[in-house]
Amino acid sequence: MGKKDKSNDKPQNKNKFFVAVMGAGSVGKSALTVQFTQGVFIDKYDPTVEDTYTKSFDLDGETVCIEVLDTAGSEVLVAMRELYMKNAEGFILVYSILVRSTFLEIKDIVEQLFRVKEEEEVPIVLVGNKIDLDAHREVPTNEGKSLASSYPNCDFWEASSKDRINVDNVFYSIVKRIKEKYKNEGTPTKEKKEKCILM
Ligand SMILES: Nc1nc2c(ncn2[C@@H]2O[C@H](COP(=O)(O)OP(=O)(O)OP(=O)(O)O)[C@@H](O)[C@H]2O)c(=O)[nH]1
Repeated sequence: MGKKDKSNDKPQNKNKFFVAVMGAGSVGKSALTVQFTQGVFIDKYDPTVEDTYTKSFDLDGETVCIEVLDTAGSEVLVAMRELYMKNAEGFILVYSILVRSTFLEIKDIVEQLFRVKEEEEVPIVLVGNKIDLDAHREVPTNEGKSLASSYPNCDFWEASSKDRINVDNVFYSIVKRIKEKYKNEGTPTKEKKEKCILM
């Protein structure tokens, strides 16, 4: 609370949000992002380096704009994560319900996230993707649910980028979570950051 400046920025007036999508390779981060922003499913696997997408939509009677950074899952590029973590306001953390190791990787990402952010509360939406392939599931729903409930300000959805199941809900939820945080704490301002550097 002490780190935030409530005086200059009115959270209720903020309508642009910056979100990073993270998770292991091939879990469907790009497919989820592109399904939400462009309404199509990408069938072909093409490892991401870094892509940004924007979309405006109505949420609870107001127009919000979301900028989504689709990050790389490959090990080589995980060093970039820290930078993304510093900059983004909310995080969509994706695993594949078909691959347990991708679920286990979420815990490492969250650990790093809290270390980098140095905040008690970070807006997160945890996503178990590829539920259209439920017959091959390795991660039960209740494990995802219970991991999400162990973090403050974290929602959980199981989704399918392919069949567009819960895709909108994932992105609506992250905006709601960010707004919730700002409602409680106030938005950080540039002035506040500069003051911190001078001190
Ligand atoms: N059946 C099914 N396949 C999916 C789903 N989401 C993604 N895929 C497929 O999984 C593969 C990997 O998807 P991507 O979206 O490229 O995965 P990514 O997490 O962005 O991968 P990186 O760029 O390596 O980090 C692609 O072949 C997608 O078509 C889904 O919900 N269901």
